[in-house]
Amino acid sequence: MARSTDLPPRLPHIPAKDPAEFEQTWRDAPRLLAALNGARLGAWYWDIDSGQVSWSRGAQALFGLDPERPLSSSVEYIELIPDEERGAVLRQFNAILAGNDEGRALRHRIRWPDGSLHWLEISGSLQREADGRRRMFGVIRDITQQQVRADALRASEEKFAKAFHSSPDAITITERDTARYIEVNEGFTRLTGYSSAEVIGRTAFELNIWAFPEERAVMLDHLAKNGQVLHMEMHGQHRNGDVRLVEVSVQPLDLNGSSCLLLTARDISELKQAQAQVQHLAYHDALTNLPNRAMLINRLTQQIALLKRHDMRSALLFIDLDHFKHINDSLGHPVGDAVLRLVTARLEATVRLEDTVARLGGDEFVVLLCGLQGKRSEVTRQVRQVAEKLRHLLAEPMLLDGHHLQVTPSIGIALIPDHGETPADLLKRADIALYRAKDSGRNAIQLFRSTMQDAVSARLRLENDLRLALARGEFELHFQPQVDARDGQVVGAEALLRWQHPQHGPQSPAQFIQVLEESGLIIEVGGWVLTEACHLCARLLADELIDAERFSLCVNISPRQFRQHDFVERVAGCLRTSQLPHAMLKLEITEGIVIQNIDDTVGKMLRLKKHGVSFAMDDFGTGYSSLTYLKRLPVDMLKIDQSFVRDATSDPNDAGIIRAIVAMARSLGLGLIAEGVEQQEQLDFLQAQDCHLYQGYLFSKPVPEDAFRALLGQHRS
Ligand SMILES: Nc1nc2c(ncn2[C@@H]2O[C@H](COP(=O)(O)O[C@H]3[C@@H](O)[C@H](n4cnc5c(=O)[nH]c(N)nc54)O[C@@H]3COP(=O)(O)O)[C@@H](O)[C@H]2O)c(=O)[nH]1
Repeated sequence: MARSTDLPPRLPHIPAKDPAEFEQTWRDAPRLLAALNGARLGAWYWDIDSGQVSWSRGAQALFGLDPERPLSSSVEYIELIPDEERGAVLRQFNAILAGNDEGRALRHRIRWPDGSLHWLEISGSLQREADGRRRMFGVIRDITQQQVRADALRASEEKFAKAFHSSPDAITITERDTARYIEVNEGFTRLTGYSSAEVIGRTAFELNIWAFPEERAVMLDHLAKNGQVLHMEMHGQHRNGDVRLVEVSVQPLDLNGSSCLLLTARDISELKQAQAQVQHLAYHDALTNLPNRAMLINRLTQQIALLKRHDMRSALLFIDLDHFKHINDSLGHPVGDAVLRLVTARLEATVRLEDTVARLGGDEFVVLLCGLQGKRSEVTRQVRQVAEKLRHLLAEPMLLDGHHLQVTPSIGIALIPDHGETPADLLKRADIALYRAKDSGRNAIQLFRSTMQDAVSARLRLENDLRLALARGEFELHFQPQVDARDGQVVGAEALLRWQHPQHGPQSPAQFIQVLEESGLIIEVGGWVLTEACHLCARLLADELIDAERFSLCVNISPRQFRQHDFVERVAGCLRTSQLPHAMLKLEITEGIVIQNIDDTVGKMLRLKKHGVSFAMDDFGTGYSSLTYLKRLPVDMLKIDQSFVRDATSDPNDAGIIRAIVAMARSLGLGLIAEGVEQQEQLDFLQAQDCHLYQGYLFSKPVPEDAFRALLGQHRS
């Protein structure tokens, strides 16, 4: 509560009359007083010269006081006013007394005894009596409710103004009838380039705010029908002519009795662009910008439905680049990417606009040829013709980043609807045909045939059986001796994997090892071979059947096995657990391993050589046999492939190749062994070339452990 000392001297402590006395003062107008009380209005009276004040019972009620216990003085009344307003109220009273503010109603709050605040409006009129005395009569009313409503309205107007001006969107208020702008915000200025001063009083039409006026007509029509417009896409135009896509919402608005429109426009050009980009990325390959698998499947689905209605055919060409991985591995991914882009350009240039060229990933492309008419034989001829054209074009030499390259494709074809009625079936069958094209030597074209499906199913069964074989202990190792022809001593053995199928009997290693390699199972099975071979060799050594100084255990290592990141550690682990002297282990690797990543290959070989392991280059002469990489490789021995040995005595070419390999090994200081030696004449020829180590049926076929032990026993005695 304020202390009375805070009060200005113009309102001294003047005792109030009690309400009964007050009623007396109003004795001439009892009805009026009753009416005022009934209307919940208080009345007051102030004899300015005597300072006497009094309030009616109704006024007492408005102060929240008991009518029977009136305020005792003007000071008590003033103290009902909250501290922060009191000064202003007193100044107004003083102004009235000074005659400056006569007749003006005074508004302030008072605090009731329960602490609640109430707005009062105090009005009155100054009367001068004939004797010169000044008196004021007036009424008091509670205006709390109006005031709360006014406050709420003001707050809401403030909020609206704040939202209007600070919104990042363009907001305008226009007269509904004339379409003239009444108010625009800064968002509007940003979007259109027009300032508020330039547009107020003018119309969107005059300023060409809408790039397509017909869109505005549609928007107004929608507004008339639905009473509002929500999120309508329209094209707004900047004063410099730039067109932006905006999302428009319109609400009718009553402004001081005049009918207006409140329009909000949000610039969604960038959002739309981003959405379009996301959509594009979902359906296109990032490297080539070609449709991806999802888009291809959409188009295939449409195409299948279309073909059902019209008597036409389409064709799916599944294209895979032969040995593309070698380009990536040897020349790096940027060159690989450039090849894929060039292939894309060549494919797109060959097919018609209505056809689809898609990339499924890696080096796999698909061409969907549409609208092929005629009998099946005629369509097949047309498709083969296109495939042949593609094959030729893709095989054209490329000059990329200083590299002369040639990439040949293998192509598998499925006819639609002949070879399937769903995208999945068609893709699978074109893939089966592609697989066959690759199998037949690559750079080839194959049309799907139902018999191919049988081959694929058989292969799947084989893969399944191989998965079970290891767990069921169906694998076995055979050993083929390696001999020094000069003294007939067994100087080593090659461990060779054998598989006895529970139903179909012995299986061809050449076939099932390829399936192990392709399916990745070779990692597990190859690990088993290495472990078994090392343990067996250690046992032979313990049984003194072999001599650690003069015996090598040769184990074939497949490319996939060699590429394992922890291959070196696995080999070292095997040697440790078997306790085989490290120098007895010789790993046979092929050129396929080297070509994939020569740096990694050399790195791993050097680490293994540090463990004492040696290397033989298997099938030498059948691959690249490049002197350049051979010089870099830490191999110890070359193994002349059996295909040269077979006809060495009858074919001068093979004989010439063997001579060249012998010369190469000698100049590089490498050991040499020939495989597949079946006849004495072949061995004589090899020995004449100074190649004395050999392996082949002439000495022994690969044999199981027991037979190998017996063979070693015979040759030791
Ligand atoms: N990664 C692994 N590859 C392995 C493993 N075991 C075998 N293989 C490879 O499978 C291919 C076929 O092997 P296989 O049928 O065992 O044939 C070998 C010999 O039996 C055969 N050979 C040996 N001497 C003669 C002969 O005088 N005549 C004749 N017609 N064939 C003969 O040669 C094959 C040995 O070849 P190589 O390995 O190149 O020295 C074959 O590529 C095996 O490498 C394995 O565990 N892991």
